[in-house]
Amino acid sequence: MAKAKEKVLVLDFGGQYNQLIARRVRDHHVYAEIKQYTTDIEEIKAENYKGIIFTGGPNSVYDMSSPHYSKEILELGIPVLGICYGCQLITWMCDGKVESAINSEYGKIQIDISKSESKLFKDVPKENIVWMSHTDYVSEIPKGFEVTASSKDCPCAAFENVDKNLYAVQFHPEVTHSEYGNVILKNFLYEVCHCSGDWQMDSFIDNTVNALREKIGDKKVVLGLSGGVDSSVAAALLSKAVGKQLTCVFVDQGLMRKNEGDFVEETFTKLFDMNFVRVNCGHEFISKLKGATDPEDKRKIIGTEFYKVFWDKIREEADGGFFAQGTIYPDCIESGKGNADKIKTHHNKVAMPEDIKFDDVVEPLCDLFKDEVRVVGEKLGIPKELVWRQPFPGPGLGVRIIGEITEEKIKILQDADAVFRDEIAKSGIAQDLSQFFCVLPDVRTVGVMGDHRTYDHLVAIRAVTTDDFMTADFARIPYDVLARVSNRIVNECEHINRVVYDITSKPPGTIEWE
Ligand SMILES: Nc1ncnc2c1ncn2[C@@H]1O[C@H](COP(=O)(O)OP(=O)(O)OP(=O)(O)O)[C@@H](O)[C@H]1O
Ligand SMILES: O=c1[nH]c(=O)c2[nH+]cn([C@@H]3O[C@H](COP(=O)(O)O)[C@@H](O)[C@H]3O)c2[nH]1
Ligand SMILES: NC(=O)CC[C@H](N)C(=O)O
Ligand SMILES: [Mg+2]
Repeated sequence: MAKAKEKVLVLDFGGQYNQLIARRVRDHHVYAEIKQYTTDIEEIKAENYKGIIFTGGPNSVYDMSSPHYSKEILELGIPVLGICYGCQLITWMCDGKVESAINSEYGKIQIDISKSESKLFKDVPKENIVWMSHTDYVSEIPKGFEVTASSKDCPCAAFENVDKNLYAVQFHPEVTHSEYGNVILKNFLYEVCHCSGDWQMDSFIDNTVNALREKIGDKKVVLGLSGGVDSSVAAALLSKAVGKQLTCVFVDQGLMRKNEGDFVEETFTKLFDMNFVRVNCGHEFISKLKGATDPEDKRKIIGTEFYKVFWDKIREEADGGFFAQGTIYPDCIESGKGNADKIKTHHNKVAMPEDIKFDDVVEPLCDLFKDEVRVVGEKLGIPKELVWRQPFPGPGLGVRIIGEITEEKIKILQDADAVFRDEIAKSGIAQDLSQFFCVLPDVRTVGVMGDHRTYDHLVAIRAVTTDDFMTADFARIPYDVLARVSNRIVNECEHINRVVYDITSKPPGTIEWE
């Protein structure tokens, strides 16, 4: 990445979207770096930041044990933008009032801008939709501040103290579901902080390939390759860097979608000139999962088994060399990084078993978001069908079968999911959906088929739209497509007599059910 003269600090109070804030700032050609709220004020003073952004966070500012910061930071003359928890924190630091609200606001909310001449709201319509995720709210703004926007349940959705260059928004401008979020961030950077935009994304590919070459040297490297977007892009980068020193290991853990294993094997042996190994270990995974029902337990078992397979392969193929994964930024943050709450442990972030010690794990995509990874993939010349595949989680159907996993349930879910995917492909709306799949909740319901009573499984269908998978909305699939999916699933798939559609956004839901 090119060196920038001006930069903005994202001060991390444990929010889920901190890297996303930094990334959105980078999109506006201003370099952003993230530091923990425990960073010393002297370190901040020394850096000459053009602006500071306080992130969201899971805590309540009025709890004394919550992350706070010295009020001095607001007096440095550097513009500050507080987002969500950060907005509440500015209030708390300046003696305003923050309380727990009766009505939480989650998801899309309309705000009304009361001060259209606010620098933050340049080119933003008076009424617009933002994304909220909070229970606490600012009931009284601090002295010297002025309310600039409100929503139905949030009287102080935005406020500012122009003289002191302090700005606060209860909503999240960094997520794409805030319609004018990008404009608001841009306004903060250019209208308030007076940035000039001197940061350009340098050639990520060249820098990464060089860094990989240097790190790996003449050793060998084993990459976990799932056939998904991230590991395919990681494979292409690694192959460019170290060629045949790379071996790609595809683990068929028995929890794949219907025919997925064969698709991956065929694609990677025919399309690419890489060392490719397929390990079929479905029975081992399923027997280890026997009796496990808790989502985190299941994730940990699957993650641990993955490590064991890779460890064996490292010893066989790479003899003490490197282990690589296609981990991207959201995998880290949702597994509980820094001060952020753990939402779910992604399989590739499970603690390694004690007897397994990879020297060093190579994760060339760990700072990127999915849409950035796709751009890199396209630049590397990976075929569009691979680059634009929907993501598929490492634990596979294991996190889509609620409760205990059995071979029978896997088969039921694979069949229903195959029908759903087929209908979506036929209806021509696949490119409008970011991810879509079936879930098998541990629920049976009564039905009537051919005048007989049935008591069988319920299948849920889930389809979302999102750019970054950190937030998502449920997809508005046309009713006639839903009708065909439902009809075909109950008719063609054994042991399913009911289909429901999940209409939850993220937050408050997550995309997967476990
Ligand atoms: N079945 C698998 N075999 C080998 N490695 C895997 C498998 N599933 C996941 N991994 C490893 O775990 C990493 C994270 O999985 P994840 O599903 O997030 O990424 P992906 O499969 O590469 O891409 P996508 O998100 O598009 O599915 C992968 O990049 C890969 O290194
Ligand atoms: O490789 C993975 N290992 C995992 O353990 C995992 N859990 C969730 N996901 C995928 O991450 C995205 C966000 O999912 P959630 O909203 O359910 O957290 C979605 O795209 C999910 O499919 C995973 N991917
Ligand atoms: N997303 C956030 O920053 C939430 C802040 C605070 N915990 C609330 O619920 O209001
Ligand atoms: Mg995957």
